[in-house]
Amino acid sequence: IMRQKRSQFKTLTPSTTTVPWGPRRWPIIGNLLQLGYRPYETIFRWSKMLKYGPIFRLQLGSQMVVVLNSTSVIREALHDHSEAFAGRPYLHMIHETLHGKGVISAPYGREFNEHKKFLIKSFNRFGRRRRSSLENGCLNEVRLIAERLREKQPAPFRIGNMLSEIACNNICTLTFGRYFETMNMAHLFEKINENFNQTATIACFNFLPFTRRFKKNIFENVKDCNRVIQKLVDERETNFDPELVNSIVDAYINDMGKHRYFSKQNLDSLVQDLFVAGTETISNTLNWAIFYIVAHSDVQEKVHEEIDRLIGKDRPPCEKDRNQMPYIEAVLLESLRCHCAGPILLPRATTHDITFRNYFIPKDTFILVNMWSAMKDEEQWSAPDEFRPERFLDENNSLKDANHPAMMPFSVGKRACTGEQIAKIQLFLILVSLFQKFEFRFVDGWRPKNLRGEPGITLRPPNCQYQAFVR
Ligand code: HEM
Repeated sequence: IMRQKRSQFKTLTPSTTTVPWGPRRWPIIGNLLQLGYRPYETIFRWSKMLKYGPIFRLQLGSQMVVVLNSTSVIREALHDHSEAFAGRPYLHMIHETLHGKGVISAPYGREFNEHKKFLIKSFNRFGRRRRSSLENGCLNEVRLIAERLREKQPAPFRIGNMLSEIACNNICTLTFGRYFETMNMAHLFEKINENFNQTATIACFNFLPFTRRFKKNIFENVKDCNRVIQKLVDERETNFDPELVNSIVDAYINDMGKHRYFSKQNLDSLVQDLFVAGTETISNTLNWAIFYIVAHSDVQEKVHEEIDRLIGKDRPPCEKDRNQMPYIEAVLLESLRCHCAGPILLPRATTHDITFRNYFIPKDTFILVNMWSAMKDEEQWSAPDEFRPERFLDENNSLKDANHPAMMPFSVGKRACTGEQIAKIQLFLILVSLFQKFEFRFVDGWRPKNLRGEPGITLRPPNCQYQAFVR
């Protein structure tokens, strides 16, 4: 089976590209160990060295990869040569979970395009209309969490699980039209999301097959999630009513006969895609945003001021408010810039031979895009390591630079994030609802030592405790 999967996603023999090598590689492991806990920072540092520059080759176990750094290189590749860099290579972790079907893991081509178009259409239909199921569901979710916080206040709490719960239930609503009180979906997907954090993209077990035996539990978790998803999709199929199409799964089943590549296998992977792409990204971005806001009391004051001025303390926020609230937008943009959910993107592959910046890169080359290098680029941002929402505001406090060329947290080109718009709606509604009702503080005056987060597997902020005070 593995050989079959691999032949679908060919890998390249190192000698065929002219891209120069990066640092010296070790036998068997190649450069894997040199990448350390923060591979995006290590690769970025290498890219700043004259002897390597922004494009170089690394050896990760048996896999040769080309890494792309810097705003202009990344834009040129992903935007100007969008199609050439729109493939996905074989990556063990991703294919064990998503099977090369649906959208995220699918090779670039007609089958992929048909599904990506379907997703965009469905997000517009179920996620972006006024009073959409997403907006209602999201507000309801935050209301429940706010009630819990109010009852407990001022007892210390950790926010990560709450945010995961909200994000997961939002995806459930979008995907199945409802969420499942009796099933702790957030907990289930928390386990699977651990595989999809950015370091896992370049984790040893992807490139050194003999290390997989030590990671058996990861693949057991993946199988558990696959089983739950399949069961829910099957139930939906059995109870399908063409008069009541109120979710992405319903819409897919309804369109099944109309599209060439629609199939049960694609549907299962597509649903898995939504949970993988749309839960951890949202909860993690919010986790960072809340952490940064609480760490900067002046920012929290301005957030409160804008909410009070435009919405007041009682009316629930709605999507329309976004245009009127540049400070909140700036806080969210700055959180995404400081800690983008995917500093090293899901791997790409070239779909045909290309000469890029005078280097020959053949079809099926494994490409790693280091988005961190654009977000932290000193040539693009002043004091890039500091959290400064003001950089996205002009002298009249209107939003500026939301489309700054180095600002690509959702990536660009043919493989850019499908959920960007619904993600922004959720981030806005959840953040505003929480800060409308509460002032948050670190427990007992605790202060973070730095704002880089914990080194480790995930790119999460410190798992610190907060207290919430009703406003
Ligand atoms: C803060 C939230 C989010 C961020 C920062 C984010 C970012 C990203 C990034 C960087 C990629 C990789 C694109 C590439 O390979 O170039 C991606 C892909 C994707 N995202 Fe998101 N995402 C977010 C939320 C969501 C949500 C809520 C959904 C939908 C439920 C979603 C659906 C997808 C899908 C389907 C892909 C695969 C696109 C493809 O392969 O063509 N994302 N996202």
